[in-house]
Amino acid sequence: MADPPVTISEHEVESLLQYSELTTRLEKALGKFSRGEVVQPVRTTVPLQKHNGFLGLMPTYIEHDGVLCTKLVCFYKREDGSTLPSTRATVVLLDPEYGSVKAVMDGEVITGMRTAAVSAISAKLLMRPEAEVLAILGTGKQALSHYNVFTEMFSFKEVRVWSRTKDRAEKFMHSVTGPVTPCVSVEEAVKGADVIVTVTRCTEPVLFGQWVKPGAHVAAVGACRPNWRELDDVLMKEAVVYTDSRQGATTESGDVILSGAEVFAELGDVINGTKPAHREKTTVFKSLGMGVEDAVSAELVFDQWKAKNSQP
Ligand SMILES: NC(=O)C1=CN([C@@H]2O[C@H](COP(=O)(O)OP(=O)(O)OC[C@H]3O[C@@H](n4cnc5c(N)ncnc54)[C@H](O)[C@@H]3O)[C@@H](O)[C@H]2O)C=CC1
Ligand SMILES: O=C([O-])C1=[NH+]CCC1
Repeated sequence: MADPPVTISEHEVESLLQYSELTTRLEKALGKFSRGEVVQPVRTTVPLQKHNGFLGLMPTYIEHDGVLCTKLVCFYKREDGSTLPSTRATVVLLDPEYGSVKAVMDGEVITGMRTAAVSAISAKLLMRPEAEVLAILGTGKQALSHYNVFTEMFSFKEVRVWSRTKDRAEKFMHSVTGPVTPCVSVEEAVKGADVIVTVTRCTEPVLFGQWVKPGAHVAAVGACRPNWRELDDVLMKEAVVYTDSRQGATTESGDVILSGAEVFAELGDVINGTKPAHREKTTVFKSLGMGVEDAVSAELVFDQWKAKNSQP
Protein backbone atom coordinates (compact mmCIF):
# COMPACT_ATOMS: atom_id res chain seq x y z
CA MET A 1 0.00 0.00 0.00
CA ALA A 2 1.52 3.32 -1.09
CA ASP A 3 1.99 6.15 1.41
CA PRO A 4 -0.37 9.08 0.89
CA PRO A 5 1.24 11.94 -1.07
CA VAL A 6 3.03 14.65 0.86
CA THR A 7 2.44 18.32 0.13
CA ILE A 8 5.48 20.58 0.15
CA SER A 9 4.84 24.32 0.32
CA GLU A 10 6.69 27.16 -1.41
CA HIS A 11 8.32 28.13 1.88
CA GLU A 12 9.52 24.55 2.51
CA VAL A 13 10.88 24.16 -1.03
CA GLU A 14 12.77 27.42 -0.56
CA SER A 15 14.34 26.18 2.66
CA LEU A 16 15.35 22.82 1.11
CA LEU A 17 16.92 23.86 -2.22
CA GLN A 18 20.47 25.20 -2.50
CA TYR A 19 22.12 26.24 -5.74
CA SER A 20 25.33 24.25 -5.20
CA GLU A 21 23.69 20.79 -5.08
CA LEU A 22 20.95 21.79 -7.57
CA THR A 23 23.46 22.95 -10.18
CA THR A 24 25.46 19.72 -9.94
CA ARG A 25 22.30 17.63 -10.45
CA LEU A 26 21.07 19.81 -13.33
CA GLU A 27 24.38 19.57 -15.16
CA LYS A 28 24.22 15.75 -14.96
CA ALA A 29 20.56 15.82 -16.08
CA LEU A 30 21.33 17.98 -19.14
CA GLY A 31 24.00 15.47 -20.15
CA LYS A 32 21.62 12.54 -19.71
CA PHE A 33 18.94 14.32 -21.73
CA SER A 34 21.29 14.86 -24.68
CA ARG A 35 22.43 11.22 -24.51
CA GLY A 36 18.80 10.15 -24.99
CA GLU A 37 18.47 8.74 -21.46
CA VAL A 38 15.38 10.79 -20.58
CA VAL A 39 11.81 10.34 -21.83
CA GLN A 40 10.57 13.90 -22.18
CA PRO A 41 8.12 14.91 -24.91
CA VAL A 42 8.04 18.57 -25.95
CA ARG A 43 5.76 20.49 -23.59
CA THR A 44 2.05 20.16 -24.42
CA THR A 45 0.40 23.58 -24.30
CA VAL A 46 -3.28 24.27 -23.87
CA PRO A 47 -4.24 27.84 -24.85
CA LEU A 48 -6.18 29.82 -22.23
CA GLN A 49 -7.43 32.31 -24.79
CA LYS A 50 -9.74 34.23 -22.48
CA HIS A 51 -6.82 34.92 -20.10
CA ASN A 52 -4.08 35.41 -22.69
CA GLY A 53 -2.09 32.47 -21.45
CA PHE A 54 -1.20 28.79 -21.72
CA LEU A 55 -1.23 25.71 -19.52
CA GLY A 56 1.99 23.78 -20.14
CA LEU A 57 2.23 20.08 -19.22
CA MET A 58 5.78 18.81 -18.74
CA PRO A 59 5.98 15.04 -18.04
CA THR A 60 9.39 13.40 -17.67
CA TYR A 61 10.67 9.90 -16.91
CA ILE A 62 14.29 9.10 -16.04
CA GLU A 63 14.12 5.29 -15.98
CA HIS A 64 17.66 4.74 -14.74
CA ASP A 65 17.03 6.87 -11.65
CA GLY A 66 13.40 5.78 -11.12
CA VAL A 67 12.22 9.41 -11.37
CA LEU A 68 8.75 10.09 -12.78
CA CYS A 69 7.47 13.65 -12.61
CA THR A 70 5.30 16.22 -14.26
CA LYS A 71 5.06 19.96 -13.91
CA LEU A 72 1.92 21.91 -14.62
CA VAL A 73 2.75 25.50 -15.45
CA CYS A 74 0.45 28.32 -16.50
CA PHE A 75 2.17 31.24 -18.18
CA TYR A 76 0.62 34.46 -19.44
CA LYS A 77 1.22 37.44 -21.66
CA ARG A 78 0.21 40.03 -19.07
CA GLU A 79 -0.74 43.63 -19.81
CA ASP A 80 1.80 46.18 -18.65
CA GLY A 81 1.07 47.14 -15.05
CA SER A 82 -0.80 43.89 -14.31
CA THR A 83 -0.10 42.63 -10.81
CA LEU A 84 -1.09 39.04 -11.67
CA PRO A 85 1.80 36.54 -11.82
CA SER A 86 3.20 35.69 -15.26
CA THR A 87 3.85 32.04 -14.33
CA ARG A 88 2.36 29.69 -11.72
CA ALA A 89 3.62 26.15 -11.37
CA THR A 90 3.01 22.92 -9.44
CA VAL A 91 5.26 19.86 -9.56
CA VAL A 92 3.97 16.29 -9.05
CA LEU A 93 6.42 13.48 -8.26
CA LEU A 94 5.17 9.90 -8.87
CA ASP A 95 6.24 6.36 -8.16
CA PRO A 96 6.91 4.86 -11.63
CA GLU A 97 6.14 1.28 -10.52
CA TYR A 98 2.84 1.87 -8.73
CA GLY A 99 1.76 5.02 -10.52
CA SER A 100 0.96 6.63 -7.17
CA VAL A 101 1.72 10.26 -6.36
CA LYS A 102 4.60 10.62 -3.89
CA ALA A 103 4.59 14.40 -3.53
CA VAL A 104 2.84 17.51 -4.76
CA MET A 105 5.04 20.54 -4.35
CA ASP A 106 5.10 24.19 -5.12
CA GLY A 107 6.71 24.86 -8.50
CA GLU A 108 7.41 28.58 -8.13
CA VAL A 109 10.74 28.29 -6.38
CA ILE A 110 11.74 25.25 -8.47
CA THR A 111 10.98 27.12 -11.72
CA GLY A 112 12.84 30.22 -10.55
CA MET A 113 15.91 28.39 -9.27
CA ARG A 114 16.31 25.63 -11.88
CA THR A 115 15.92 28.09 -14.79
CA ALA A 116 18.52 30.43 -13.33
CA ALA A 117 20.87 27.55 -12.48
CA VAL A 118 20.70 26.24 -16.07
CA SER A 119 21.48 29.74 -17.39
CA ALA A 120 24.45 29.84 -15.01
CA ILE A 121 25.62 26.46 -16.36
CA SER A 122 25.40 27.94 -19.89
CA ALA A 123 27.58 30.86 -18.75
CA LYS A 124 30.07 28.54 -17.05
CA LEU A 125 30.44 26.64 -20.33
CA LEU A 126 30.21 29.49 -22.85
CA MET A 127 31.29 32.85 -21.41
CA ARG A 128 34.85 34.09 -21.72
CA PRO A 129 36.91 33.31 -18.61
CA GLU A 130 37.79 37.00 -18.20
CA ALA A 131 34.09 38.08 -18.11
CA GLU A 132 33.61 41.12 -15.84
CA VAL A 133 30.24 42.71 -16.64
CA LEU A 134 26.83 41.06 -16.30
CA ALA A 135 23.68 42.75 -17.67
CA ILE A 136 20.18 41.58 -16.70
CA LEU A 137 17.22 42.76 -18.81
CA GLY A 138 14.01 42.54 -16.78
CA THR A 139 13.43 42.88 -13.03
CA GLY A 140 10.84 40.17 -12.24
CA LYS A 141 11.12 36.77 -10.51
CA GLN A 142 13.57 35.28 -12.97
CA ALA A 143 15.73 38.41 -12.83
CA LEU A 144 16.07 37.92 -9.06
CA SER A 145 16.88 34.20 -9.23
CA HIS A 146 19.39 34.86 -12.03
CA TYR A 147 21.00 37.65 -10.00
CA ASN A 148 21.27 35.32 -7.00
CA VAL A 149 22.89 32.36 -8.74
CA PHE A 150 25.14 34.40 -11.07
CA THR A 151 26.56 36.40 -8.17
CA GLU A 152 26.95 33.21 -6.09
CA MET A 153 28.77 31.29 -8.85
CA PHE A 154 30.85 34.05 -10.50
CA SER A 155 32.70 37.22 -9.48
CA PHE A 156 31.49 39.95 -11.84
CA LYS A 157 32.98 43.42 -11.29
CA GLU A 158 29.71 45.07 -12.30
CA VAL A 159 26.06 43.94 -12.50
CA ARG A 160 23.73 46.16 -14.54
CA VAL A 161 19.96 45.91 -14.58
CA TRP A 162 17.45 47.35 -17.05
CA SER A 163 13.69 47.64 -16.75
CA ARG A 164 11.25 49.70 -18.79
CA THR A 165 10.89 52.14 -15.93
CA LYS A 166 13.70 53.57 -13.84
CA ASP A 167 11.60 52.96 -10.71
CA ARG A 168 11.56 49.21 -11.28
CA ALA A 169 15.30 49.03 -11.92
CA GLU A 170 15.93 51.01 -8.70
CA LYS A 171 13.47 48.86 -6.74
CA PHE A 172 15.34 45.78 -7.93
CA MET A 173 18.64 47.38 -6.89
CA HIS A 174 17.29 47.92 -3.36
CA SER A 175 15.90 44.37 -3.15
CA VAL A 176 19.29 42.65 -3.46
CA THR A 177 22.29 42.75 -1.15
CA GLY A 178 25.13 43.28 -3.65
CA PRO A 179 25.88 46.31 -5.84
CA VAL A 180 23.75 46.87 -8.97
CA THR A 181 23.86 49.63 -11.60
CA PRO A 182 20.31 50.53 -12.74
CA CYS A 183 20.19 51.49 -16.44
CA VAL A 184 17.66 53.58 -18.35
CA SER A 185 18.09 51.89 -21.74
CA VAL A 186 18.88 48.41 -23.00
CA GLU A 187 21.76 49.82 -25.02
CA GLU A 188 23.31 51.40 -21.91
CA ALA A 189 22.88 48.14 -19.96
CA VAL A 190 24.45 45.82 -22.53
CA LYS A 191 27.20 48.04 -23.96
CA GLY A 192 30.48 46.21 -23.36
CA ALA A 193 28.74 43.54 -21.23
CA ASP A 194 30.34 40.09 -21.28
CA VAL A 195 27.23 38.21 -20.20
CA ILE A 196 23.63 39.28 -20.89
CA VAL A 197 20.56 37.62 -19.37
CA THR A 198 17.16 38.36 -20.95
CA VAL A 199 14.31 37.60 -18.54
CA THR A 200 11.45 39.71 -19.87
CA ARG A 201 7.85 39.01 -20.83
CA CYS A 202 8.24 40.81 -24.13
CA THR A 203 7.00 39.35 -27.39
CA GLU A 204 9.02 41.61 -29.73
CA PRO A 205 12.84 41.85 -29.80
CA VAL A 206 14.32 43.90 -26.98
CA LEU A 207 18.00 42.99 -27.45
CA PHE A 208 19.63 43.95 -30.77
CA GLY A 209 22.80 42.41 -32.16
CA GLN A 210 24.32 45.79 -32.99
CA TRP A 211 24.64 46.54 -29.25
CA VAL A 212 26.18 43.21 -28.25
CA LYS A 213 29.94 43.01 -27.76
CA PRO A 214 31.56 40.36 -30.00
CA GLY A 215 32.35 37.30 -27.88
CA ALA A 216 29.59 38.03 -25.34
CA HIS A 217 27.39 35.24 -23.99
CA VAL A 218 23.60 35.76 -23.97
CA ALA A 219 21.26 33.59 -21.88
CA ALA A 220 17.79 34.19 -23.38
CA VAL A 221 15.08 32.95 -21.02
CA GLY A 222 11.81 34.69 -21.99
CA ALA A 223 9.89 34.40 -25.31
CA CYS A 224 8.84 30.76 -24.98
CA ARG A 225 6.25 30.74 -27.76
CA PRO A 226 6.84 30.27 -31.52
CA ASN A 227 5.70 33.83 -32.26
CA TRP A 228 7.38 35.60 -29.30
CA ARG A 229 10.80 37.23 -29.51
CA GLU A 230 13.41 38.77 -27.22
CA LEU A 231 16.39 38.81 -29.60
CA ASP A 232 16.62 40.27 -33.12
CA ASP A 233 17.62 38.43 -36.31
CA VAL A 234 21.09 40.02 -36.40
CA LEU A 235 22.03 38.58 -33.00
CA MET A 236 20.43 35.20 -33.70
CA LYS A 237 22.29 34.85 -36.99
CA GLU A 238 25.68 36.16 -35.80
CA ALA A 239 25.79 34.05 -32.67
CA VAL A 240 26.49 30.38 -32.21
CA VAL A 241 23.14 29.16 -30.85
CA TYR A 242 22.89 26.59 -28.05
CA THR A 243 19.63 25.36 -26.49
CA ASP A 244 18.42 23.11 -23.68
CA SER A 245 16.47 20.94 -26.14
CA ARG A 246 16.89 21.18 -29.91
CA GLN A 247 13.40 19.75 -30.43
CA GLY A 248 11.92 22.18 -27.91
CA ALA A 249 13.67 25.18 -29.45
CA THR A 250 12.66 24.38 -33.01
CA THR A 251 9.05 23.89 -31.88
CA GLU A 252 8.62 26.66 -29.30
CA SER A 253 11.17 29.43 -29.74
CA GLY A 254 10.18 32.44 -31.87
CA ASP A 255 13.80 33.63 -31.70
CA VAL A 256 14.95 30.40 -33.35
CA ILE A 257 12.02 29.74 -35.71
CA LEU A 258 11.40 33.28 -37.00
CA SER A 259 15.08 34.22 -37.41
CA GLY A 260 15.84 30.98 -39.27
CA ALA A 261 18.97 30.62 -37.09
CA GLU A 262 20.56 27.21 -36.88
CA VAL A 263 20.79 25.48 -33.51
CA PHE A 264 24.43 24.45 -33.11
CA ALA A 265 24.14 22.23 -30.03
CA GLU A 266 22.32 21.43 -26.83
CA LEU A 267 24.04 22.33 -23.57
CA GLY A 268 24.09 18.60 -22.82
CA ASP A 269 26.18 18.00 -25.96
CA VAL A 270 28.82 20.36 -24.58
CA ILE A 271 28.65 18.69 -21.16
CA ASN A 272 29.02 15.27 -22.83
CA GLY A 273 31.98 16.53 -24.90
CA THR A 274 30.28 15.75 -28.22
CA LYS A 275 30.05 19.42 -29.33
CA PRO A 276 32.52 22.26 -28.63
CA ALA A 277 31.94 25.31 -26.43
CA HIS A 278 32.71 28.31 -28.66
CA ARG A 279 33.72 30.68 -25.86
CA GLU A 280 35.67 32.84 -28.31
CA LYS A 281 32.51 33.61 -30.34
CA THR A 282 29.28 35.42 -29.52
CA THR A 283 27.00 32.74 -28.09
CA VAL A 284 23.28 32.56 -27.36
CA PHE A 285 21.81 29.98 -25.00
CA LYS A 286 18.10 29.83 -25.86
CA SER A 287 16.35 28.45 -22.78
CA LEU A 288 12.81 27.08 -23.05
CA GLY A 289 12.76 25.12 -19.80
CA MET A 290 12.59 21.31 -19.62
CA GLY A 291 10.66 18.79 -17.55
CA VAL A 292 13.87 16.97 -16.67
CA GLU A 293 15.08 20.11 -14.87
CA ASP A 294 11.91 20.12 -12.75
CA ALA A 295 12.17 16.35 -12.19
CA VAL A 296 15.69 16.41 -10.73
CA SER A 297 14.87 19.52 -8.67
CA ALA A 298 11.72 17.86 -7.27
CA GLU A 299 13.62 14.65 -6.47
CA LEU A 300 16.22 16.72 -4.61
CA VAL A 301 13.50 18.56 -2.65
CA PHE A 302 11.78 15.25 -1.81
CA ASP A 303 15.04 13.61 -0.66
CA GLN A 304 15.79 16.57 1.60
CA TRP A 305 12.21 16.66 2.88
CA LYS A 306 12.36 12.94 3.79
CA ALA A 307 15.71 13.37 5.55
CA LYS A 308 14.29 16.28 7.58
CA ASN A 309 11.01 14.54 8.44
CA SER A 310 12.22 11.00 9.14
CA GLN A 311 11.93 9.73 12.71
CA PRO A 312 15.24 9.49 14.63
N1 LIG B 1 13.08 29.41 -20.07
C1 LIG B 1 12.48 28.99 -18.99
O1 LIG B 1 12.75 27.92 -18.47
C2 LIG B 1 11.47 29.87 -18.32
C3 LIG B 1 11.09 31.04 -18.90
N2 LIG B 1 10.20 31.88 -18.28
C4 LIG B 1 9.91 33.12 -18.95
O2 LIG B 1 10.80 34.12 -18.44
C5 LIG B 1 10.19 35.40 -18.53
C6 LIG B 1 10.29 36.11 -17.20
O3 LIG B 1 9.57 35.40 -16.23
P1 LIG B 1 9.30 36.03 -14.76
O4 LIG B 1 10.52 36.71 -14.28
O5 LIG B 1 8.69 34.96 -13.96
O6 LIG B 1 8.22 37.14 -15.11
P2 LIG B 1 7.90 38.48 -14.29
O7 LIG B 1 6.54 38.88 -14.70
O8 LIG B 1 8.18 38.28 -12.85
O9 LIG B 1 8.96 39.51 -14.88
C7 LIG B 1 8.92 39.91 -16.22
C8 LIG B 1 9.77 41.14 -16.46
O10 LIG B 1 9.61 41.54 -17.84
C9 LIG B 1 9.27 42.93 -17.89
N3 LIG B 1 8.47 43.16 -19.09
C10 LIG B 1 7.17 42.87 -19.31
N4 LIG B 1 6.81 43.20 -20.56
C11 LIG B 1 7.92 43.71 -21.15
C12 LIG B 1 8.19 44.27 -22.43
N5 LIG B 1 7.26 44.33 -23.36
N6 LIG B 1 9.45 44.71 -22.68
C13 LIG B 1 10.40 44.64 -21.74
N7 LIG B 1 10.21 44.15 -20.50
C14 LIG B 1 8.98 43.68 -20.21
C15 LIG B 1 8.53 43.20 -16.58
O11 LIG B 1 8.56 44.57 -16.24
C16 LIG B 1 9.35 42.35 -15.61
O12 LIG B 1 10.53 43.04 -15.22
C17 LIG B 1 8.76 35.15 -19.01
O13 LIG B 1 8.72 35.35 -20.40
C18 LIG B 1 8.52 33.68 -18.68
O14 LIG B 1 7.56 33.08 -19.51
C19 LIG B 1 9.70 31.59 -17.04
C20 LIG B 1 10.02 30.42 -16.44
C21 LIG B 1 10.91 29.45 -17.02
O1 LIG C 1 9.92 25.74 -18.26
C1 LIG C 1 9.05 26.44 -17.76
O2 LIG C 1 8.60 26.27 -16.61
C2 LIG C 1 8.50 27.55 -18.54
N1 LIG C 1 8.97 27.88 -19.70
C3 LIG C 1 8.26 28.96 -20.27
C4 LIG C 1 7.27 29.38 -19.27
C5 LIG C 1 7.41 28.40 -18.15
